[in-house]
Amino acid sequence: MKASSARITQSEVLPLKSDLGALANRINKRTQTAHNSINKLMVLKFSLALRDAKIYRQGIQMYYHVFKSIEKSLQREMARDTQYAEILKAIYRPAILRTERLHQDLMFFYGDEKKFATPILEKQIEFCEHIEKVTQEKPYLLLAYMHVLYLALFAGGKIFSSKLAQTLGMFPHVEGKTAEEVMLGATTFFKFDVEDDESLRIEYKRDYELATRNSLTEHEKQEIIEESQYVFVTNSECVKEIETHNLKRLQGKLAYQVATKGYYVMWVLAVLCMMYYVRSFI
Ligand code: HEM
Repeated sequence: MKASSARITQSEVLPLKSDLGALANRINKRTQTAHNSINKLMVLKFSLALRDAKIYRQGIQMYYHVFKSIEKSLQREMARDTQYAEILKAIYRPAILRTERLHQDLMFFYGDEKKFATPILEKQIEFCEHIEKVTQEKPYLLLAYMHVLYLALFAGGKIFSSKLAQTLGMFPHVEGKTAEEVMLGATTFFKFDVEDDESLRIEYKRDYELATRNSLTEHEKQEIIEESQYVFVTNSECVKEIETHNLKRLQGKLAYQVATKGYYVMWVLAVLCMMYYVRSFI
């Protein structure tokens, strides 16, 4: 098993932050601005999501579809007999997989798989289709997703996870379970089935560096860096799309209320006007 709780010596920590040639560092540098802006966006939206379970579940539903597409593509490529399969297999470990966990979390909120089985928002559909198509043509682009989306869970993900743990009221009531048990069962997206997350993160980063250092061309690395930028930008767009969708639904509901209940409102107003008119004669 690759992930363990064994202590990792400083010499085993790869790549060094100062290693400008390491693919992971190059991705981080290129996406620094995008990371800062998604960071601000997510802090804002996450605080809203913590007050409204509907928004939270829409968020994890989006990640469910994205991780499902990545992991489906990853399994497809690792099963092939190619040089890229070797690279992917050297980095991959089952502990990183997110699809099943997100599925479990979503079942707590929706209770029925049919309610979240397929993405319905345009940008999400486009993102998932893009992942599956582009990685079929260029399997090495999976390395962009393996860096950006999985490592995000160890930093930003940890922050979200601790905030969620303080918001027990947001989780659905489940017969026979305490609020804390429900919270633990519904937030498995942020947890790894290993003794020590930090060892997993360090080993994952080290294997990523060793597997990508000499086995990709400069052109392939450039493409991975550009794809990483795309991942950040599209992730932000998907988050904003959820907000726009909710706003449209709210506006739709308001318009509906006015259309259906407007008749009664008019009546009340008419009666009030009449009363006012009559009083002015008394
Ligand atoms: C509130 C939202 C977020 C916060 C507060 C946050 C915070 C952080 C922090 C503190 C680091 C560590 C920086 C370092 O070690 O030098 C980090 C790294 C990183 N984050 Fe985020 N992040 C957030 C959202 C995201 C999202 C949405 C993504 C992906 C789309 C992402 C992708 C990454 C990546 C790829 C790294 C580099 C990991 C590495 O090289 O070890 N982050 N983030």
